[in-house]
Amino acid sequence: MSSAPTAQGPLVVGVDSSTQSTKALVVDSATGRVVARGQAPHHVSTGEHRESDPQEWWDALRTALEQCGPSAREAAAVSIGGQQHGLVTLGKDGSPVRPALLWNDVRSAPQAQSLVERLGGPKVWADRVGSVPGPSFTVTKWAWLAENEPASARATTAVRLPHDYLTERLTGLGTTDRGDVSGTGWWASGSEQYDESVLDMVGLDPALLPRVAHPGEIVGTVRDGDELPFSKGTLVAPGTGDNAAAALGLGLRPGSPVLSLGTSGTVYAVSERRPADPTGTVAGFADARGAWLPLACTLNCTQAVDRVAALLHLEREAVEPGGSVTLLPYLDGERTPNLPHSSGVLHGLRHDTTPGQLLQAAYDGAVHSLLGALDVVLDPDADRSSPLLLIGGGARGKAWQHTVRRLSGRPVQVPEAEELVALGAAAQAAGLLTGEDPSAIARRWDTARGPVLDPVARDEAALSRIAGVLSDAAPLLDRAPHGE
Ligand SMILES: Nc1ncnc2c1ncn2[C@@H]1O[C@H](COP(=O)(O)OP(=O)(O)O)[C@@H](O)[C@H]1O
Ligand SMILES: O=C(CO)[C@@H](O)[C@H](O)COP(=O)(O)O
Repeated sequence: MSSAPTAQGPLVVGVDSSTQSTKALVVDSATGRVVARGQAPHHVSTGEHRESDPQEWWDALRTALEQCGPSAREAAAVSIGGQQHGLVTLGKDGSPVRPALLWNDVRSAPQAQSLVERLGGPKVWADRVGSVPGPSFTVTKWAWLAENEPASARATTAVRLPHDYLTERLTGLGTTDRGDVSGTGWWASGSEQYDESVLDMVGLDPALLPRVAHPGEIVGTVRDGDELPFSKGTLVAPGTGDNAAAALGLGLRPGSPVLSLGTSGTVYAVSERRPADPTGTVAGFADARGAWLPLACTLNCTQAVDRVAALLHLEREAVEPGGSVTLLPYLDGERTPNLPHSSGVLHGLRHDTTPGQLLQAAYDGAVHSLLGALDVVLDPDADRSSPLLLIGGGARGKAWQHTVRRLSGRPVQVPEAEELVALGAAAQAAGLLTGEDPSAIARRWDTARGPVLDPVARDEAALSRIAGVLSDAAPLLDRAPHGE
């Protein structure tokens, strides 16, 4: 527990409700100083499916705020950033009808394929919705639910994203924001409205969806009740998806690339142009301000590499250079490249391959996918030599840092601030008090400050070896392992 030393401005709270845990920061809105912090874990189901109980996110939020001590109750405003895409289905009494289907649950791959065809193909989706939906997108999860658990779909009276669910529990009002709703697949980025024909196609009544708040809007105040972790009357900001929140938290300017290493791996940049990639590699998300956030995401990042280290009984930093082994670490199926049924593939094992080389190959495989996607995420005129901003839990790891430098050939900047999603949410909350753009607030707070690691020569041999295995293994990667 910690209590707040004297702050120079009103306190605000920023929350990151991500896949593995909820983190809460109490921040001095004048300076960006983190006055108190808390963190509590969530359970994600293992095996074939990825589900979590939304009630556990709420409990984790309360625990994280309790860890912050009394300062959280002094906060003048709060904002929630949350993992994207998850399908939260609420019944008449406001509680979940079933556990939430998370962004990394690939069960809806057949529904994704069929929805893409039914609307007229990938280009129609990209032009209209901004993204070609894969199994991560909420619309495909709803289609899966309607087909496979019709009773749950019928019992659903409200559909929410994870951050909407938590925001609504604070205010009592169903709201979302343009950043997070752009990951549903039922919000048309061209018109910035819910797409009635997509909703009609999946049999979802628009009345079940939350109102899309404007950037900078006060969506409500914390309602009365002993159960609530803030004081009554605290202002509540729209919140947003975790990647859009991190973009706010970095005070990101257009063209500056971010590589985030968390449960998911993501690469993105802010852009003034609305993205529309018919290949589906780039999701055409909106950001939380009024611009765009082209982004590519992998399902296998820090957890996949940590799993390989555990299998080898190695510490995660125990990598060794050399050798010719390639590991495509697609333990959970993969989204980038779009191979939802795939599993991990190992090639090039020799008698003299060391465990440390195998571990390095897992890092290489994970980073290769992200860097390949970064090329298409960036606008064609973007500066390809500016520093990559490295964030997320993995950014602390030396092996991750070195792998990104070696395979990108770019300088890498590692912000000292660890919780950029929660800081972005805090900046959004602070914006409610001052009327400023949250990104400008984050720049004033200097949140991106951190060492810039010099570039090293790009390891072209490793990149082409991985690309070769990826292409040669195509038939294997297109299907689940035999026996599954
Ligand atoms: N010092 C570290 N070095 C490398 N990886 C780390 C380190 N600390 C945490 N991680 C990784 O960060 C991951 C959590 O990242 P985080 O961004 O907090 O995830 P999420 O937001 O998806 O819940 C863990 O899976 C762990 O593997
Ligand atoms: O699906 C995406 C982005 O499209 C993921 O980035 C999720 O938003 C989960 O984020 P983390 O928990 O890994 O931060």
